[in-house]
Amino acid sequence: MNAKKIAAERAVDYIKDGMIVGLGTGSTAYWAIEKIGAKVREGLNIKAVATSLRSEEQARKLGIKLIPFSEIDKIDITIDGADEVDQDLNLIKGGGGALLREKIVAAASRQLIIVVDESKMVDKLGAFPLPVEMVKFGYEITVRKLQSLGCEPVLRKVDNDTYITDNGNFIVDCHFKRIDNPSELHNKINMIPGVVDNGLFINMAAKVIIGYNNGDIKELI
Ligand SMILES: O=C[C@H](O)[C@H](O)[C@H](O)COP(=O)(O)O
Repeated sequence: MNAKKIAAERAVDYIKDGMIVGLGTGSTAYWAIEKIGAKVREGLNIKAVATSLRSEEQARKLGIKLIPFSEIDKIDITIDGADEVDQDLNLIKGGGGALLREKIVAAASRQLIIVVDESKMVDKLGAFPLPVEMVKFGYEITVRKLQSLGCEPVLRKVDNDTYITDNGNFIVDCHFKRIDNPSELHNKINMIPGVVDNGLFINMAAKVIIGYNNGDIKELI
């Protein structure tokens, strides 16, 4: 059983005709976008905003109507994945590098539905390295400031090249191992000049849908 797929497809049940929908990024959100595409082919009438160039491309191929932010005030529902989810529904996101657009879209959404497989549920955030998006200028010093917050920062690379986000920035993956106060850490990181945003999503998820390998689905609100 594909636990990511069943969670993602359940979330799509919440999308109704006429809604503006935020499309997440990653291997779980992928299944939600596929399902939305299938429903659009069957006549569902929605407009969408994508959180990455990858998801935008997928949506375009499926015939999902995409609109720019200039044409909307609010997004009704966003369906997105996560790298870790704690018991308070706080999240680490950005494993796929899309955290900044994801956070902008999430903050503009009436409802953020997170779709994950069971492996993403944790008691404490932090085993997954926290992605931090930063501008290139002066990044060496920005990284040292991050390190002083108690993590081991690693500049993200793909093959041998430095990873560049859809926004033209770097990502540094911060190995904290355990994050005791996610809200405080979120604010401290975002206070560092050069940091654009970090992958902690605090009090943003309205609902988390968990898919289990045995086919079960659980919803947390
Ligand atoms: O930047 C990527 C996103 O935050 C993803 O939603 C997150 O990394 C989870 O991805 P996946 O569903 O592939 O595990």
